[in-house]
Amino acid sequence: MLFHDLTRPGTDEIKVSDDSLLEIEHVTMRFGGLVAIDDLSFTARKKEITALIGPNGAGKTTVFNCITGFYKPTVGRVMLTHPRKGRYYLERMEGFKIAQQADVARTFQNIRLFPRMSVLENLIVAQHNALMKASAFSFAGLLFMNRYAKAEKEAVERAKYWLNKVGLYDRADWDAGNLPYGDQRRLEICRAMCIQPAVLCLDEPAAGLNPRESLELNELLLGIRDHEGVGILLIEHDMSVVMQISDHVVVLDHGRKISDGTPEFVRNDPTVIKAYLGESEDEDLPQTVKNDLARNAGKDV
Ligand SMILES: Nc1ncnc2c1ncn2[C@@H]1O[C@H](COP(=O)(O)OP(=O)(O)OP(=O)(O)O)[C@@H](O)[C@H]1O
Repeated sequence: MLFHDLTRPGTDEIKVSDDSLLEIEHVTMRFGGLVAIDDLSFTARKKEITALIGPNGAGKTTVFNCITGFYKPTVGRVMLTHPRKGRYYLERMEGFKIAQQADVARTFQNIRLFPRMSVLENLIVAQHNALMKASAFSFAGLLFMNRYAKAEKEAVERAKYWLNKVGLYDRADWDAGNLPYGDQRRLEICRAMCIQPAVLCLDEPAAGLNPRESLELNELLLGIRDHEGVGILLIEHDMSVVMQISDHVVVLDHGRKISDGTPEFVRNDPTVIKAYLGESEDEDLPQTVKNDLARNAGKDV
């Protein structure tokens, strides 16, 4: 496969496997004296769900912020091999271009819908880049006036497609803020999918969901992987989600990678168990407490 650097010409060609989607290479992020990420490297592959897990403060959101342009890594490289467009060096791009040109989509820990806009409007607004390009506010749009009508029709069709997928079609005209919490979470994922992303980065999508909503989330994410062919990078504390749907799990602790492999490998890795349970996998803890802790770490007991 041929790659070209779309952000800076003349960069040396680097060997990357064909199925690589995101390559995090020796990334370090410092905030003054605090090292939030410490020499982190891992690969997220195309058409896979990669989960980034770790105890609170491990550096997971900081990794997302480095990928999506909210932070520039102090050291290291973040490469995206876009399935349709070629390679991007994200750490060199202006933040807004990472979404606009490299098609990196993201959701946040807290819901960030426009609550007073309708469900459908939230999905149309997400597609404003494509609509602006086709509008009379762009040169190309002026030359081809019918382009806007076509782009608008496509945006509405795409929105309807996703609303149908998650069973929100009949509530398209509701204010987004009036949807139940679990539906709002899924609407956020639909909104991210409406930009036809190269990679979908989800920060704790299962937070606050009940078990039924978690199952629906699992189905939605597996569908995005299997039917849309979009790679997902997922931060998640809910191990029932992580262990059931991930192809690949990367574990962070204090900014360092401590494990990397299949869910099966990671859940049995003693280093991971120690990071979650602490040094003393205590003899003196009651068995029920040990079981609860192990279950939270995604380990069968
Ligand atoms: N902008 C910032 N300035 C200073 N320190 C920061 C900043 N952002 C993150 N940190 C610190 O970096 C460390 C990692 O934080 P981060 O939010 O990435 O962890 P996390 O694994 O996502 O945690 P959680 O699971 O609780 O969301 C923490 O010590 C945090 O306080």
